[in-house]
Amino acid sequence: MPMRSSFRLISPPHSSGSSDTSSSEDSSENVKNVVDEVRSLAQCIDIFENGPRPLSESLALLNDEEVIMLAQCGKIAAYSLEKVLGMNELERAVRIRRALISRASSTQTLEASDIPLADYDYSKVLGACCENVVGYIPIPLGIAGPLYIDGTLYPIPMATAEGTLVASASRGCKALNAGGGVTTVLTQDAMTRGPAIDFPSIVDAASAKIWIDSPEGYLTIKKAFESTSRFAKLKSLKTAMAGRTLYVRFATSTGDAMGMNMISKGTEKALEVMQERYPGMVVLALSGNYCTDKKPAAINWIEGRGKSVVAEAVIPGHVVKTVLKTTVAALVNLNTKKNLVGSAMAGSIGGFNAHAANILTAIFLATGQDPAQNVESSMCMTLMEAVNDGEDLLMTVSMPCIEVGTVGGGTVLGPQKAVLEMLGLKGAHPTKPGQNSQGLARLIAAAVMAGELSLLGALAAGHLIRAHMQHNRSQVATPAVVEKIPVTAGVKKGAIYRPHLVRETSSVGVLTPSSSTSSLPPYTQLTILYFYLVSNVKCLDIHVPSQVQAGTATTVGWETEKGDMHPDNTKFDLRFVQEGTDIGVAVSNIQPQKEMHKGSVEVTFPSAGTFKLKAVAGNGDVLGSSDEVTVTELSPSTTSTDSPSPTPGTDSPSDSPSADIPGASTTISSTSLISQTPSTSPPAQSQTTLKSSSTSNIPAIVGGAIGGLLALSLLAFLFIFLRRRRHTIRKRLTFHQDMMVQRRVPPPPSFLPGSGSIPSSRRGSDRSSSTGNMSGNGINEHGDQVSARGADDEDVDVERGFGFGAGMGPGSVDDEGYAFAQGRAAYGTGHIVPSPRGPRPSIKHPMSPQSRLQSPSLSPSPSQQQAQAPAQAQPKLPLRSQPTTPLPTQFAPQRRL
Ligand SMILES: CC(C)(COP(=O)([O-])OP(=O)([O-])OC[C@H]1O[C@@H](n2cnc3c(N)ncnc32)[C@H](O)[C@@H]1OP(=O)([O-])[O-])[C@@H](O)C(=O)NCCC(=O)NCCSC(=O)C[C@@](C)(O)CC(=O)[O-]
Ligand SMILES: NC(=O)C1=CN([C@@H]2O[C@H](COP(=O)(O)OP(=O)(O)OC[C@H]3O[C@@H](n4cnc5c(N)ncnc54)[C@H](OP(=O)(O)O)[C@@H]3O)[C@@H](O)[C@H]2O)C=CC1
Repeated sequence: MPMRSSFRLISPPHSSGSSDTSSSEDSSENVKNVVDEVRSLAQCIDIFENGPRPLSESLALLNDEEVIMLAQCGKIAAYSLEKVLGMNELERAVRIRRALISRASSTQTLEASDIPLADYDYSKVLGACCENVVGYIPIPLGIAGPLYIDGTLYPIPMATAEGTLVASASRGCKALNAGGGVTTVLTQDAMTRGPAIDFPSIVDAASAKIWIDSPEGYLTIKKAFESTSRFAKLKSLKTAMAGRTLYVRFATSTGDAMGMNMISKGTEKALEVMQERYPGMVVLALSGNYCTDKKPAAINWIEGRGKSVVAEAVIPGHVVKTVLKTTVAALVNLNTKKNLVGSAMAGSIGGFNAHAANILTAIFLATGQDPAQNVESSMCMTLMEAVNDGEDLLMTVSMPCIEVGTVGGGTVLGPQKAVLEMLGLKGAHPTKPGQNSQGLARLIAAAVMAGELSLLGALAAGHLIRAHMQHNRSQVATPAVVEKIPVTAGVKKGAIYRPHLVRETSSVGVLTPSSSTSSLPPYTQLTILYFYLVSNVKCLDIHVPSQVQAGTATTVGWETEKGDMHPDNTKFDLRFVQEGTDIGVAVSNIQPQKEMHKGSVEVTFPSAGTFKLKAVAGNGDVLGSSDEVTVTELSPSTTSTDSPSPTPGTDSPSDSPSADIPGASTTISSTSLISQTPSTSPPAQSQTTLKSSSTSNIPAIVGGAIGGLLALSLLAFLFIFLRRRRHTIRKRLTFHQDMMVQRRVPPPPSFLPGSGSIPSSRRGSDRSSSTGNMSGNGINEHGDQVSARGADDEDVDVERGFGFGAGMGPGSVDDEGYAFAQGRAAYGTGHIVPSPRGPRPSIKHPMSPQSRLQSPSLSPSPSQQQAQAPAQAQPKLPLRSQPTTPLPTQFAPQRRL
């Protein structure tokens, strides 16, 4: 009996392209009969196994749900659906596989998801680009540019999901075009593969190495290698031994293919031939990582892999200003500090650029390249120099490993092929194999240059984030993950929700050690704890009369202890605390007026018992609390009215405090400060916090004590330190004088205090002999302190001589420098004196580029001037750089890619 399907039935197969044979027409008829039904598994198996042959015809008799059923019970492997359904049913295979995978997954969302499935040429994918296909991922394709590359204008295709990238590259193109575009040279074209081969011994390995390195060995291997392809040409072999393992790096041109399959095929053949000569060798792996494919490696950076391209352009200074919103000098400086020094500091290999990978990967995706090869392909060094008297910018990018092809791999896919077609680089070059893929490599290098230029411009101008907020995040803000409030056992819907308890947990100040400082080192935590305790010292006193009756309005006084409270703390609530638990609002929103440090409010205690009143600010800080007060039962004469109950803090307007405690305060607004901000923290946690906060004066006392102790220790430490230091300095001065310093100029007998003043025009560099006219006190030639030492100890330096301390008068830097220079002149000028403390860098004041230029002391040295002279004499560089010497044809800049 056919069973009804609860699934949406998918139309039977035989979409376009199905065969016209009579058997398929019959099948079509059969399928029509079952279109709305899902037959039993037994029936389906029967059709599948005993039905018409071949399998594809049998399966054509089953609808999708039935095929799914067969696959689910293991009759068909999900990955082989294309094979069993036939080449005419590729989309059906993808659809069925998608359902299978979806239903087996925990989320079960794939089947009906947004991942597109229809309208795709799966025939190009099968056996070439992907397995177990369930659809395809569209990536937005943008076009940057166009850009003049070697004299031809190219659109730059970029598939990316990073907003700003295309805009950035476009801006770079605009700037580059203004200078005449980009010139490229291709310096090498060689894909590599490096197998690992074990030999019985290092002697055998060495023997094989010698053979491979010999002309005979090379030619034998080359012949074998090149027998496998019409296009792969072996260029070189590089060998290296690690113990008895030999690594051989095959480098080969690969025509218009990126070439990894090609070179692997050739390498395998070459190793077969080698094996005949060295029967003891064992090929461990065709790839021994000496290639190196899809991993960062210095060998690629140094030797190159795939296409090695260098690109150059000159950008006029005014274009740098108008298009890039920065200056040539700023770009050159940033490029050095970021792309060269910064990357060196980071220990980079080939990462001497800003974002070559961004541009390269986007073009890789758009043109069907192997995206994983962006690792080494993105290696790039960006260089910038100011030319034409600093007016214009000369820029180069050097990319030694661009691994691209225009045949094979993902270039066979329709959309990617169309992009290559747009560039005029599709497929195999008709006459010069390799010229298309090389053209693509040149285009990538030039586009990378555009990206580099624009990003560096944006960074130099401080525009990066602005740009990304505009182009990269202009959609609605990404929703934050909504935290679910855990349901605590025993807390039921409608039960009293006490946000004030929760608030206690969440509102603890930012310096709370437990919440925000846990990752800090212990000493920092201690310091923070101290300040936390001190800053939370009770700042509000609450006075409650000793005789209090429940249900009766009692006047409670409050008074600030520290004068003005912090503005955030000025408004506060009074809350009831019983046995350490906050049980609700007594009076809310007490707002001291300006200059008002005390006041009183009416509080009605809800019941007999022991209470405290606690003052809590709007931000949750506990400002102070009263002493414990014992509330007695209301005398019978006054118990006629219901005694009020404390207000549990709540969001609900109906639960407002004043509603619950009428008369608690006549002048205060009714909404509790604390209840205004509910928190998501579980109520259970708040109890502990509350307990600790209710004893807020204890931390204050502890804090005060710790603080006092710390301060005392600090003073003692300072005192000992200063004494020791003074002692050491005296010793060191003596040591220098006696042992190390040769005197050039006889020292003055002593520095006399107060004998004159330092002329402000004298600079530290002036090391002439005069030492007499210093004001202030000093140290005599023996290092003895003549009077009070002037300069602070930090500035005492042996090498600076012994007349220090004199420049104290106005405290200016110049004066101090002058004074030190005097000392040098007197005792040791011209001698390098090793300090027992080790070298001490002199303190230089940073100068702006402008002031450097203006400063006569920073003018170029004669040798520098000499070095600069020819550069200045150079004629202006043309905006579009031209090679000055004819290049070998292989390297020649391309006019047309
Ligand atoms: C975004 C810009 C271009 C604005 O820059 P701007 O100067 O404000 O733009 P503008 O409006 O003056 O236009 C200048 C030109 O830019 C182009 N342009 C301008 N807008 C568009 C657009 N919507 N679509 C296409 N092209 C656009 C266009 O060519 C235009 O000229 P026009 O055609 O008007 O004569 C600039 O701020 C910029 O380039 N910022 C840099 C952004 C960038 O490069 N991001 C890369 C990703 S960052 C990253 O991932 C890597 C990183 C940063 O971590 C690496 C590192 O460590 O350095
Ligand atoms: N095998 C591996 O280790 C690795 C493979 N890959 C993958 O390899 C694939 C790319 O391999 P690749 O070798 O580039 O491409 P293919 O495997 O597609 O090989 C290129 C084919 O195109 C033919 N061809 C026709 N015209 C030309 C021409 N003008 N220039 C070059 N070849 C031409 C070649 O002929 P002929 O047969 O005469 O050579 C060859 O058959 C990608 O999918 C990539 O992801 C990536 C990394 C590693």
